[in-house]
Amino acid sequence: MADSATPRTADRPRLAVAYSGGRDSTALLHAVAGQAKEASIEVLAFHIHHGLSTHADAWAAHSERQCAAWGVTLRTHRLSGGPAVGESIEAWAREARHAALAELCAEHGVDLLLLAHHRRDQAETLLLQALRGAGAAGLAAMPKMQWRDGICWARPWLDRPRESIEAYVAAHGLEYIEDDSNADPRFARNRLRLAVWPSLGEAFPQAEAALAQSANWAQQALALQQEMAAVDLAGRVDERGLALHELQLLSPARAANALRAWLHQATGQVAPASLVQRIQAGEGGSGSAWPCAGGLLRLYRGRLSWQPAAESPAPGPSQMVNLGLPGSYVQPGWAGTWEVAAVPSGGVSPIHLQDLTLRARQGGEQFQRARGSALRSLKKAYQEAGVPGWARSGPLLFSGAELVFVAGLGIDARMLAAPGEPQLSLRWLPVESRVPFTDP
Ligand SMILES: Nc1ncnc2c1ncn2[C@@H]1O[C@H](COP(=O)(O)OP(=O)(O)OP(=O)(O)O)[C@@H](O)[C@H]1O
Repeated sequence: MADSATPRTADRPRLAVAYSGGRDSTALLHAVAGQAKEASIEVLAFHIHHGLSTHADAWAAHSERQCAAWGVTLRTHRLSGGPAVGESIEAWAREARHAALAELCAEHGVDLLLLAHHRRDQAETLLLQALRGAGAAGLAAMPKMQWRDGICWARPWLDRPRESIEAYVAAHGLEYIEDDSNADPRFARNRLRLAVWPSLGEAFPQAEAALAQSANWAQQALALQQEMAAVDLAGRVDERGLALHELQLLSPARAANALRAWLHQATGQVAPASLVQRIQAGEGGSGSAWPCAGGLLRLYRGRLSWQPAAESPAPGPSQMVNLGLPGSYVQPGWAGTWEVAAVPSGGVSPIHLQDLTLRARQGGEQFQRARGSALRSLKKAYQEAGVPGWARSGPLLFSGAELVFVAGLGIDARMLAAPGEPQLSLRWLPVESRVPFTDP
């Protein structure tokens, strides 16, 4: 846990340096602390104690001594827990460290956090990503500045060669800790540093600068991809999901780019390349479903939608409800909420929204989609409206024997109030469904 919040010195701008006690962040903290004094900026140092090494306590103690000597306030955060079985230690440590640094920033009112990555780190990151077969997002490596949750994560030395930092440390006689895990060949970055980089640097003296420049180009390519995806997805996504069939009008590269971007937005995760290929190849056709990001991706009538597994709707119990007043009504047992609002037209008289019976389909129900249109079986009405089979288990509302409302279809036209009468609209919102089947 972190120490208590640091009281702000009146009106002095404040920033923090992510300080591991290693060579690079020692140099950065030294340089920043010196310059900040002149500029009257308050500098904090944030140290994350991963609890992974037997030396972690000694590193924290070293960081404390160093900061005390420089008059810098140090805040140490001890991580609890560890990687799950099969999880990479590196990935766990990175994620937990980032979360802890973000927490420290929020706790201490810091919105500028400096990290000591330099040009060699950037070149290594690009190489490691390339060796995993990454696309532009991976090859873009690390951005110089990035805003996340109100905090600017900045890497002021990202363009600096590693040698210049070594020279700075030597010139100022700075003491720093050596992390023994840097020699552990289980970690890909260490193998690259120890076994590959010396020969690479010898054979290609410009490798560091050239690879870092490639990362810059990849950042530009990534920005273009993102802009293109926003253009290509505009008007092709609604509450029923992504109109996949419309993406086929685009070139294959643009369609794949838009599809990847939509999958990322919908699921919060990067989709595997093989899945994107299978979807694009039209594998399975309409009605297909693929497990994806802890949920299910479904294709129905050319529309792709995704739902987290736990949130797949299952019919709840029959019960009585009153929806005669505007408002939001959480529906117990049905994982959803009713939204009722006063409207000038297209609603139901409030009288018909009292003492409603709420239940699942039983079969034999008939529905009228619009005034004057034919009465249809519910199955036909769902088909006509393009509601996929898996989204047909939402609740039905009855006033006595009259069907008032069907989730996914809306109000039965026979129950619509006459223009000018007081009336209420109804919407059914499934809980946290990422692709909600609201009513037209
Ligand atoms: N334990 C930590 N506590 C706080 N910040 C850290 C920690 N580990 C890494 N960082 C930040 O992330 C940057 C990059 O991490 P990396 O693992 O490459 O650094 P390091 O080799 O541990 O240390 P350094 O970069 O200081 O030599 C560091 O320069 C530092 O700003």
